[in-house]
Amino acid sequence: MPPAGQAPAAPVTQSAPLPTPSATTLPPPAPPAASGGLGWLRNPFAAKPPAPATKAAPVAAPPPAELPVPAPVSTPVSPMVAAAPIAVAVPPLPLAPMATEPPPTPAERKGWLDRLKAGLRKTGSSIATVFTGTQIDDALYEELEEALLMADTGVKATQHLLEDLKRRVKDSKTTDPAAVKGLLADALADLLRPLEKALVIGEHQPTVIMVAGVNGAGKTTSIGKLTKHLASEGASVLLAAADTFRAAAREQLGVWADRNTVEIVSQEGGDPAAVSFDAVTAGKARGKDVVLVDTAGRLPTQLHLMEELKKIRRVVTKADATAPHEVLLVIDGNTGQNALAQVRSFDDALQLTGLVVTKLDGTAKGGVLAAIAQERPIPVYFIGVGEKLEDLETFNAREFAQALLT
Ligand SMILES: Nc1nc2c(ncn2[C@@H]2O[C@H](COP(=O)(O)OP(=O)(O)OP(=O)(O)O)[C@@H](O)[C@H]2O)c(=O)[nH]1
Repeated sequence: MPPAGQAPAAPVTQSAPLPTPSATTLPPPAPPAASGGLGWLRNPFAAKPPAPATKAAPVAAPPPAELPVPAPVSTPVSPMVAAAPIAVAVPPLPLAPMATEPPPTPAERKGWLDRLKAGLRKTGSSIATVFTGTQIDDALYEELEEALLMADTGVKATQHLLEDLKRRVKDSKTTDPAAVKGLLADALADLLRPLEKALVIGEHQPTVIMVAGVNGAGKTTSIGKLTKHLASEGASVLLAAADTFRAAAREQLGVWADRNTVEIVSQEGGDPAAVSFDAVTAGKARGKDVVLVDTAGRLPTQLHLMEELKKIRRVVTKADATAPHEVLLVIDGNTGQNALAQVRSFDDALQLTGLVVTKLDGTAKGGVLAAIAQERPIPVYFIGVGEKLEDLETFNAREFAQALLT
């Protein structure tokens, strides 16, 4: 692999079929999502005028013959923003107690809540059985401690929740174990709330999002879903297949690109940093709204591969001094405490800005979100409860706590 300063230019390919063979015509914006759609699409993105075709560059991205790139490339691009930034998330909810009636939700959000609830059943049921007795005593708290630990909540978050719960029980003077479950949901929602944050698109053009994670965590699937949602809202997206190692990964991303008529920068067996550089450069030249960089899966213990990730990050910054604007880690919710270890390692290496937690469907380890909130509170932008498009949604602390404990 050549050093960063001599990264070869990656040939830029477009996913076929595109409306024209060149990038001079951007794909027509997909129709806006149905009104009242997913919560994170409640934003004015569709109102944004499509990017002007005149900004588009030739298909081949400017080759990074020598890195670092000259000064003009590193000019901050925020003044180019045509529309107000959009927050790709539901607004934070007020700190109302969980036990009260939640605010009405649109039908779609309700459907999502049902799926989330079903997905978290395995984690929630063992915790819920703790509250089926008749007394609030030490035995209840001991059982709860065990159930929380079994759900991979971790020692610190479990201790925090128990202390917080005991205080709430004392304050409320309740004697009903069933009511304690509601108080636990309140405590959990408060613990998780710092993880709620909106993914903002539109402050930069393009918004460059780098995505990392261990093998099979759900990176490519999540990127595909995110692309679909963004494209449906009229955002122009460019995908960078920086997993140059695994052909199937490139193909998988290519399928998502085709489905959404978005462009893809891809190269077989090349330098992932060079592909990322080309994609960001092309994204800037073509006035794209979002560049999503899919990286190959790797374990935090594979130090050379972690170095490769750091290099991708550095080289992306050379293509755009303000980028990457988001560095996301995709974690598999089934892996529990191991996912927390991944968060720590990838954060140390890459300074993560957000998480996507997948496969919360059917996991008995959903407590890991509490562990993350307690020990490495990095925002959770999205959670996934299945392989379908609608199974990826924004994270909401109250919804999560409610789904887990009702
Ligand atoms: N049940 C379930 N499966 C999921 C979810 N998200 C992704 N998957 C599945 O997990 C598998 C791996 O997903 P990928 O997107 O290929 O994972 P990746 O991280 O890109 O994998 P590598 O490229 O090997 O690193 C696929 O079969 C997905 O359909 C989810 O939320 N729930």
